[in-house]
Amino acid sequence: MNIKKLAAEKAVDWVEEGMMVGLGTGSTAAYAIEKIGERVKQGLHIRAVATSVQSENLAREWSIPIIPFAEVGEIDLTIDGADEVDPNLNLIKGGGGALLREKIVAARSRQVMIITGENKVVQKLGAFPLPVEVVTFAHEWTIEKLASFGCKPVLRQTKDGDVFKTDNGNYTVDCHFNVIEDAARLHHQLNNIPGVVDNGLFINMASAVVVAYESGVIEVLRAPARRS
Ligand SMILES: O=C[C@H](O)[C@H](O)[C@H](O)COP(=O)(O)O
Repeated sequence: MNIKKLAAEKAVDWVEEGMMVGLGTGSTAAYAIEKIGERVKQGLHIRAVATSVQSENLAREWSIPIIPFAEVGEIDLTIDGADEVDPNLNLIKGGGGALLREKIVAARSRQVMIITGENKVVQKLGAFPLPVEVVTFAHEWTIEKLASFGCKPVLRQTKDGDVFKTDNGNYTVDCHFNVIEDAARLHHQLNNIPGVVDNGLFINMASAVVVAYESGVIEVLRAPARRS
């Protein structure tokens, strides 16, 4: 059972004619982009904004009209993946290196639909290393400050052993916490470190999470009415 594809294709049911759609990043979001692309080929008219160069390229392959963020206005619906989801629908994102653009697009969206398999739903966030985007200048010092919050920080590298750079030209530090007791507090603390651009905690941003199970069942978890 391809649970990523199952969740992604279900979420695309929420895409309607004329919408401005935010396109997430990662392997799960790619299934959603492809499904949206199929619907566009069948005559659906939407416009979209992408959260990464990778997703923008995929969307263009499917002839999905891509609008620069500056011209977007409000986004009706964003569909994106996640690395972990907790019972309050708080998230860890950024495993694919796109957390900053993803967070900006989510913040501009009326509805943020997260798509995931059951394996990413956890009681407490933190088993997945928390990605933190940092500026390259003085990153060694920023990494020391990150470590002072009780994690093991690892500067992300590419498969070839080069330092990984985000679409924004920054570095990513993967912070191994094992467990995060107070995600909202940690989010603010990390973002207060000079040199940190943003971190992968998405607090109160998801409107709903589509969870697909190996059994084929799909569950839609809804956030309390903080976004509508
Ligand atoms: O930066 C990447 C994103 O936050 C992804 O949505 C997240 O890492 C999940 O990726 P995937 O769907 O490939 O597991």
